[in-house]
Amino acid sequence: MKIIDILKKNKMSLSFEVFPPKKATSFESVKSATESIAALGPSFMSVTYGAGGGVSQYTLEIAKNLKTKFNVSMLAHLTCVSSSKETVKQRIADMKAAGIKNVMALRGDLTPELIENNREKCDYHHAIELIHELKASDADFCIGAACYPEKHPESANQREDIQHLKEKVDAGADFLTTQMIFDNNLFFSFLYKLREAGVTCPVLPGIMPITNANQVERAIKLSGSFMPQRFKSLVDKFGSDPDAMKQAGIIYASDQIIDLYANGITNVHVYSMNKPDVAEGILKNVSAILGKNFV
Ligand SMILES: NC(=O)C1=CN([C@@H]2O[C@H](COP(=O)(O)OP(=O)(O)OC[C@H]3O[C@@H](n4cnc5c(N)ncnc54)[C@H](O)[C@@H]3O)[C@@H](O)[C@H]2O)C=CC1
Ligand SMILES: Nc1nc(=O)c2c([nH]1)NC[C@@H]1CN(c3ccc(C(=O)N[C@@H](CCC(=O)O)C(=O)O)cc3)CN21
Repeated sequence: MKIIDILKKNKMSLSFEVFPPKKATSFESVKSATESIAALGPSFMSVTYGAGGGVSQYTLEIAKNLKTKFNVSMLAHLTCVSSSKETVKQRIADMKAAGIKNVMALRGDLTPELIENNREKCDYHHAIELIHELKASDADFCIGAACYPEKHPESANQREDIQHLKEKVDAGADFLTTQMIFDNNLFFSFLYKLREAGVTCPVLPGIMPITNANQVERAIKLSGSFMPQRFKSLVDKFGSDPDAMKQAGIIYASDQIIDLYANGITNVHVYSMNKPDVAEGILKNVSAILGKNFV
């Protein structure tokens, strides 16, 4: 099913993100973890294209497997900044052949090599070019794109960032997912600015459950997201006790999700990564809230 049709159902959705194995040796464990998440019955699942920069040959395999076994709608990520036009076109053809209906069109993180080298020669510079490529294919994909409530770290200011975002939506992005946020108020004011700028498509807040202290540094490096004192206190107090930190992280994320639903947001995306127990804990915490309205 197309994700845009799920989002427009006037029901509540909760979706989970997983990442493909980095090495062939971990394929089976990732497959099994992602299957356990799919078995929970989320509204849809996304599979990154080598989270944090690298490319992955396993994204499609994981997406295909979950779609076939659990009939869950799948969103496959695709990045373009480190690829040639030829590679991207091949990946698009592969996705079409695999029956993938939903693609998250991303520029991709800049690796140190990409930052150092002159990117003039690269085939792609921004996600919008990938959106054009997807639109030019004959596959009729539902297209997602990324957005940044605290502005993208490379943007000079939020106004410019939102302008580029509007261009992505005008080029064909059907919905947007935000960078991880730990303070919902940042999302609400961002959404207001998007609507003011004429961006009318669904915008899914991205919630990252932090369930161990090591994730904090990694999350800040990837996103630069603001971490409220209330959140930092949890990590300070419970970071060295794995069970306590996991419980605190699941509850903090659940609390954010409940606050979003309570304030009229109907679709929430969770960066659960490959942690079935975390996804399950969150779903349990909001089960009655989703109730019959869960799509
Ligand atoms: N859901 C997810 O998986 C998310 C992934 N990311 C990651 O963040 C990274 C950035 O990707 P995207 O947001 O897709 O990149 P993007 O190309 O849309 O934007 C990247 C930067 O370039 C600027 N920009 C965009 N179009 C421009 C143009 N035409 N001219 C000048 N500047 C322009 C933007 O304002 C922003 O500062 C990726 O690595 C992505 O994987 C970030 C958030 C969520
Ligand atoms: N800049 C950026 N790049 C991304 O790929 C990205 C975002 N932001 N924001 C939204 C989601 C969140 N993503 C994430 C979040 C955390 C890890 C991370 O902590 N990765 C660890 C491994 C985690 C594990 O094995 O459990 C790593 O070391 O790569 C990776 C991608 C992917 N997405």
